Amino acid sequence: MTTTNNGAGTAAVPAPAFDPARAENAVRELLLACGEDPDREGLRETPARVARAYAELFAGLYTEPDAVLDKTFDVSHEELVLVTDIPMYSTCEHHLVPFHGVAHVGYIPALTGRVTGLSKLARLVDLYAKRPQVQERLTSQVADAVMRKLDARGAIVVIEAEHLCMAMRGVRKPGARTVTSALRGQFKTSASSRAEAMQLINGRSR
Ligand SMILES: Nc1nc2c(ncn2[C@@H]2O[C@H](COP(=O)(O)OP(=O)(O)OP(=O)(O)O)[C@@H](O)[C@H]2O)c(=O)[nH]1
Ligand SMILES: [Zn+2]
Repeated sequence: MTTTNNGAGTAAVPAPAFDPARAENAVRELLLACGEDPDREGLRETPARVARAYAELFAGLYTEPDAVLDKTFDVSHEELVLVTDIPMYSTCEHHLVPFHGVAHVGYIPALTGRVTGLSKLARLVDLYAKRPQVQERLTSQVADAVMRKLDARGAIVVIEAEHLCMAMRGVRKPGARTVTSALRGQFKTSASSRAEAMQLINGRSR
């Protein structure tokens, strides 16, 4: 069965490939709709540039983000592993403008001793962020992938972001920060595990 991934699914099924010609046409149409002249010198290459940019910004649609967790190490660590302040850039699916901030990703490894490389947690955030997104879904998808792929005993993901759709247009509240969290396994059931992670996240030096 062929399924496209519109970002809502948790099973990471790649979407059909990016269509640059279609994207270029759409950008040209948008410029025309705005009353611009897409053939003037400054804009002549813009549709192709924007198409390339979107292929990159939505790269997470054409790959399977969870695959970055395929490689694990046989390291025994029974307690929390937490990577904080992972820079995060994503695209709001309502307005197609950026939201950006930081992600904190923690997990409690399986007792069988499978841990992932630290950079892979940042890659996971990156790939799920590179889709048309809402912050809540992004947060959940990262937590679910960590649980699923690492057989983790718990996962915690906190994302703090500013949405440019709230800053540069609409309600115009620059500086407003949205914080979302996803707690799975032990972080949901154990107040002390949750408190330990939240203390490390909230108390970090900035
Ligand atoms: N829950 C959630 N809402 C988001 C996110 N990104 C943007 N939004 C909101 O999506 C909503 C879309 O609201 P609509 O009323 O359909 O669109 P709009 O008229 O452009 O809304 P305004 O932004 O209030 O001008 C807005 O309230 C945005 O702030 C997100 O990641 N999560
Ligand atoms: Zn928005």
